[in-house]
Amino acid sequence: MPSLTLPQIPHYEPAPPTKEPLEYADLAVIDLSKTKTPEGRLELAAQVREAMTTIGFFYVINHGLTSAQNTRMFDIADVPFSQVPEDEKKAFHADIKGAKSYQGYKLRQYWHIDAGVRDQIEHYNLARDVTKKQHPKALVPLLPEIDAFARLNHFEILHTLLRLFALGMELPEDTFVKEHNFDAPGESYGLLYPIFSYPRSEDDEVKTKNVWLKGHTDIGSVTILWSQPVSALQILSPDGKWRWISHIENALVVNAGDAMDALSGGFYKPTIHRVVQPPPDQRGYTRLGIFYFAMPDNDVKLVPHAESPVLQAHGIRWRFEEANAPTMEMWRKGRVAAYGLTQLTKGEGNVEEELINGIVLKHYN
Ligand SMILES: O=C(O)CCC(=O)C(=O)O
Ligand SMILES: [Fe+2]
Repeated sequence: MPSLTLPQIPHYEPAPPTKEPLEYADLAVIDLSKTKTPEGRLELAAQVREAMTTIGFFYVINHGLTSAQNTRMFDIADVPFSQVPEDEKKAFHADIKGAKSYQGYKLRQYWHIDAGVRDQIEHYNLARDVTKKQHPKALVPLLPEIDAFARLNHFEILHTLLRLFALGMELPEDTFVKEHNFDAPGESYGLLYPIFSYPRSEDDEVKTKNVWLKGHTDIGSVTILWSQPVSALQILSPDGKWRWISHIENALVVNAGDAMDALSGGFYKPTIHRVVQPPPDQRGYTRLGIFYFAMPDNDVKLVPHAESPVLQAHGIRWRFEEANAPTMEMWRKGRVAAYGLTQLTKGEGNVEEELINGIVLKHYN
């Protein structure tokens, strides 16, 4: 991080952590400082593999950002929402339908959630190469810090995790790293991907049964979420129960998405998760998140690394038929363009379905 005089911006004060007795998921904590030695990496690879083949979510600590830098990043993440006038936000809106891209703003009310209720979630998504696009005026002085943060997310965190994922399948350590290049074309949509949720009306809460974002799996390979105190994220546990994710100061919450499911032949499962109304003592607060939704490069075909001895022993599950397997670009564009807009059809039980590029995508209630 640049350490000379930093541009002055307002401080974002998040809600205090909840005191409600919520039922939390019990997740492993991966200490990334142990990756400096080959023995440490093997130990962590086993831990990650255990987490990713059971619950599918884990925490990461000692990732390289100090507490003070973390606070600063949340202050920066708030700028696109609190310091940019509405008309400038509109001018920087993402071309979601046309370019099938989230880069720029997704303003509120774009997605249909349920029963005629639209979302109250605003995004400002920047590509990891912050120089590729223009940004609102208030963000320009902050780009050097955002750039450093993007590189930390990509090289220090994502690549380190991808090495552990490869080791867990007894693949060469750089197998997945080679499919996630910083400079390759591809959206890896979002480096700093702040998501800002506004409190909703009671009427919206009732109509949607308190669901802000329905159960889903993520599009990409690895989702890195910078832990924040407003409880709302829940994961579907292997026993079929929704459990809350608890907040750990300056930790990451990590999970795999559809692309990793495909590349790993079903070994690393994309866990279903959703966002619901926060507990009573956190209602009325805004909720600011920072994400790095990593995706393989555009041209990576979403087929299993069948050469993995672990996969050969476990059995390979093909997410897509080999002949029809999409590239990451096709999968991303199909999902981004359709999400929250297409009419869902009723599947089994509480599942709703939509068809994207000939592939059924499920939404879980
Ligand atoms: O807001 C959250 O905590 C999770 C959001 C999420 O799952 C997503 O945007 O894919
Ligand atoms: Fe998600």
